[in-house]
Amino acid sequence: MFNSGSTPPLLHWSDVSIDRSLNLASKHRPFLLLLYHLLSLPTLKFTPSTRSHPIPLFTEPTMVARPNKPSALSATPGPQRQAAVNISHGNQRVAATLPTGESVEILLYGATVVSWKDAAGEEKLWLSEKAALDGSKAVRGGIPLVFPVCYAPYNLLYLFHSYSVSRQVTPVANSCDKQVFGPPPPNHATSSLPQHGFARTSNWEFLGKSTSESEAEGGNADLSVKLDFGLSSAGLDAETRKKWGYDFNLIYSVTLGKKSLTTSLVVTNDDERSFELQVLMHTYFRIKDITQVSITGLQDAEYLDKVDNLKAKKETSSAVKIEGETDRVYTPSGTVAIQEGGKTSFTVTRDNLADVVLWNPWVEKAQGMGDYAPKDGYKNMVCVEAGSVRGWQTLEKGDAFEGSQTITLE
Ligand SMILES: O=P(O)(O)OC[C@H]1O[C@H](O)[C@H](O)[C@@H](O)[C@@H]1O
Repeated sequence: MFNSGSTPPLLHWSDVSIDRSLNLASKHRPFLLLLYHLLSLPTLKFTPSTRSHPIPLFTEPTMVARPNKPSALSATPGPQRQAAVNISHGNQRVAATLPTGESVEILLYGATVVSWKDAAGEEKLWLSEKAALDGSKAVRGGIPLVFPVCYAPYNLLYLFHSYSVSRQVTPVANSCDKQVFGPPPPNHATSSLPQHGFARTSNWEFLGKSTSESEAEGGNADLSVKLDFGLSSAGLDAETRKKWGYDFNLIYSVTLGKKSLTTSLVVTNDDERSFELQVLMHTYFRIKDITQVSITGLQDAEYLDKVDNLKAKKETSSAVKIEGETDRVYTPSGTVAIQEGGKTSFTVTRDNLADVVLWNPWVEKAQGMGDYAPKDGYKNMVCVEAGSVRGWQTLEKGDAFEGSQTITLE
């Protein structure tokens, strides 16, 4: 019933006392079971935000759910139930582990996924050794969530280019105009926001979790767990609210499955006015050796090369190698994959996220980032970032935008 080696769940006192009385007086079992049903109903609720333990451990409600309880007590054991998902919520982070061993960890700060491990416990995301995990700045590594604007004003030429062309063109929702990737036009609603917006530096709320089972080979069911996080305009700090005054609601869901991780964002416009947005799931993939890595699925895609004066280019290679600073915004039509030594390590499928940023800072840029460690960490990471960053998604009053990525392990 429990994961071996895991801390047993905290059961309510009534579970314990009724279990004992059932053992002592089995002849009264039917009556006691009925009593148990009646008494235990209101005690099974669990509200994470009201727990006082610093790192409370709680488990799937199904572990103590009433319909399962009597079979656990019957003389002949029933069919073996699949172990439950373990979730901890506390210390400003939420962690979940599947019975098969996969795990994920998310900071409430930025709803940043900071760890994703496979069944063997091998980490799949790169996280800088100097990443700030205390909420003082955006996390360098994992999956920072970029919203409502993605830009990086890293050189004067870039700023000048961006500014001069933006004056001539009105941004068009989801267009492929290079002038709308980068710093927004000076009069744009997002122009006073920090680089990459505020989602990655805001404190999110954990909304709860749900689990589902899917049919797997051999008749066993595969469990997956979805963790939901929320951020709304009311949850922003006053300074950010002043810079971007729209009423909005974000729900970010992180779903851990066997060999997969899905991140999905729903943005709702609760304002009277329409607003424009960009989204980017800035995934830092951990790889063993950058010289052995190639990215597939980009051939024939248009891209903007940010390290070559924002030139618009078309990818000719079927397997793109990273051999120097790389910062490109692709618009590929299908699945993108990361290969190591010719073998696929990760595939990234996207839903309603048209763009993919490919980024590796390489030697000099890594040197220049204070929170980047070790300095040769660029050899062990590559960012393949699913997003909608070329142009703007316009969201009318009451409308919602949804975009997601699914990363699959081979
Ligand atoms: O340093 P950050 O704000 O986290 O940005 C890190 C990188 O993010 C994206 O990949 C951009 O395309 C890069 O230009 C930027 O350098």
